[in-house]
Amino acid sequence: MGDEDWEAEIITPHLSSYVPVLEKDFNLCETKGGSFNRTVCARLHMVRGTDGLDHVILPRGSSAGFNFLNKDAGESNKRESASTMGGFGVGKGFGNRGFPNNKLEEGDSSGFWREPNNFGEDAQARSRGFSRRGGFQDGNDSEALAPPRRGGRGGFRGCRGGFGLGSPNSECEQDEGTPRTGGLFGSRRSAFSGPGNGDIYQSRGGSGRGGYKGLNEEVITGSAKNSWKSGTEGAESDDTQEFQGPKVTYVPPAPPEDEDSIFAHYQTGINFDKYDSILVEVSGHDVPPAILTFEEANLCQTLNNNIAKAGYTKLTPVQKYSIPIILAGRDLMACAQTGSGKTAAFLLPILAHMMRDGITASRFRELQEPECIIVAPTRELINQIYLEARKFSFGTCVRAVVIYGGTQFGHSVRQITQGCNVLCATPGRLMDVIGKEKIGLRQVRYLVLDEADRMLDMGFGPEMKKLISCPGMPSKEQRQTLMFSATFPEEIQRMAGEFLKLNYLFVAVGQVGGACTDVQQTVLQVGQYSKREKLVETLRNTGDERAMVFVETKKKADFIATFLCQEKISTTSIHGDREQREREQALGDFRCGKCPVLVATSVAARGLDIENVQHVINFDLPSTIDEYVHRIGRTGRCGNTGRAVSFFDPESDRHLAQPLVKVLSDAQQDVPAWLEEIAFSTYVPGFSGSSRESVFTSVDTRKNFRGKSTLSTAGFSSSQIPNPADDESWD
Ligand SMILES: Nc1ncnc2c1ncn2[C@@H]1O[C@H](COP(=O)(O)OP(=O)(O)OP(=O)(O)O)[C@@H](O)[C@H]1O
Repeated sequence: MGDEDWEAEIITPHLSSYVPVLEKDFNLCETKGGSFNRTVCARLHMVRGTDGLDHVILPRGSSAGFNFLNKDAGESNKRESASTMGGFGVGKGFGNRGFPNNKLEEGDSSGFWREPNNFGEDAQARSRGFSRRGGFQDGNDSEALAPPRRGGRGGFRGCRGGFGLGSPNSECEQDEGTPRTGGLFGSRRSAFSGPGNGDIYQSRGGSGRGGYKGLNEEVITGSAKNSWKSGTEGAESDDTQEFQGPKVTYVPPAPPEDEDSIFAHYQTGINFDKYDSILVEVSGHDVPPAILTFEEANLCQTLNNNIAKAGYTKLTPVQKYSIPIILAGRDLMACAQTGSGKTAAFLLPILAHMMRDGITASRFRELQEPECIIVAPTRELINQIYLEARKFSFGTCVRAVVIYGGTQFGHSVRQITQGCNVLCATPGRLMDVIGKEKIGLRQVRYLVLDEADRMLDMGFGPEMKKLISCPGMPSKEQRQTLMFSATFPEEIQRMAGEFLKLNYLFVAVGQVGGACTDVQQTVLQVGQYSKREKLVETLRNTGDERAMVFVETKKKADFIATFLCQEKISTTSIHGDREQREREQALGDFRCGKCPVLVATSVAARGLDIENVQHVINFDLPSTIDEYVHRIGRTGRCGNTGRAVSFFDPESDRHLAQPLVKVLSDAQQDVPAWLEEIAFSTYVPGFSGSSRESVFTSVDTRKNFRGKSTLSTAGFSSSQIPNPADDESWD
């Protein structure tokens, strides 16, 4: 495979659905030279991937309109290419099959559950042939039953609107990883425009995407004027009808109800016991003593049964410290390495409290008032948290509910109205249901921000601030606020003070922001044009073992996944431009091993807990070291070992050299000499190369702020910082 292969562009394969032959002439809308209306005739070559789907290869020299990775394309071409992506003029017509309902959706397999997926004939039959887009794998052709959401990707697709932070050309080029700039062709919404009717396809109508969208996925749909109200009262209603997208109809399948599926889990790994030797720091006042066993937590019998059925026999360090802290009613910011059990660390004590307080089963009501709200940045992650909540609350009267974007709003409402004690939600959908007065906040006793640094950064932070100032939301003194992540940049810690009581405790397990030591990290110097070759070589070596391949943009995810299919490597992809159904299907195919390779953007970087992911490959390194830590944390979980290989392109990744050297050495990994040299040559004192001030905060920032360093780091010891009551200046 040589450089020349770059010139054979792989078209987003949705078109394959409509081209039953392997070679066919098409009229292409050519964008070269900035014109949208010239057409040229080009010969498209169809290839059949290992997924059984056909993919379109555009021969060399063909329309630049498809050259989304064309290294020669000029900026204007790039923009136009993106905006006309898939620009065969197929538009809506190809996107829909116009079935009146979406009944078939109900039975679709989902990517969330651990039980083996049912890829029966029927499902396969549906998944072949008419996948609307994105199509290396995708399934589920009930997609085609849904109304179009993008005005058809084949048609004119405008750029994204949003929060004007990107570079002038970024919006059409960049995907996750960069806040959106204003849309070139008229965004559907302005920044923080109204969350609107959750049924409306959020910002993804034919004219592109508006609203602020953060690094990962959930579209922020905050309302204008800082209103917490959504729907018709928000700026959403200001959208002109022509830009109103069709309704989102996807109804995710219900997870299996049988006990075996609910408690399905994977084995802890050989290094699980090594967790005991990790140093833990707890800072703050009156720290409750850590517990060493589940018994010491004094949980109720049902919870203990559920813990046993989940296969938990021993606490992880973050659980040893966090459980008693939460049981004592304290606010908490906890930072522990990826895959070390943070989810149970907050769920178990919350559920224990609820049981202790004699929570009553919530009944059908139009307005539900949950006692606990858990938010997380991505749909797949929040669903995973929900499944954990459902597992641990099994046999109790606590009802957990999950709601997230990309699904039918009515479905979310139906889930809620049946009763809701623990609400697991992505921020956009949460604000929608609050705005629609389906959720009241008066009873909230626990507010959990998982991936808290992400939830408080500039992507989601404003939304979270709105949440805590919503009418009815108990003040921080009246609720318990809990924040968990594997990374906690300093500035985010400071911001978190607004959410937490003054005397919150800070738990740091190991090095804050450090990589999981069970992941063997390798960094290879690979130039941009050699990456594909290296990827294939790497994946040939990994064989059938599961691998996640991270790339920086959504388009590249499509491109690389299609390319791998051509190489006969069974691959699927997940990214924010895929419909929710497709995302879930992709995750399901990956989980069950049907597609052992998942190409992903940062949407899959955080939190996802997938069994047997042995490899993470950073085809593109992320822009920040924190993101790197989260990405490689998809492997080496819960005491299991894993491997991460990163392609370091000296042209574009120099800024990461310094923090990467630190992450590698802190995790006792080999640091290549060439990387050290680059790090040295780019060394800037006090500059980490990431978006934050220093590579690691390593401590509770309250201490830094005071200019005192009082933490001790020794096993079970906890340390003290001056009582906030004595000196409130830090908050
Ligand atoms: N005490 C325990 N015993 C056995 N397995 C556990 C225990 N605690 C958690 N696990 C399992 O370990 C896996 C990782 O847990 P979890 O997803 O909560 O990690 P995390 O710390 O939140 O990771 P991330 O930072 O990536 O979000 C899950 O499969 C979970 O069920």
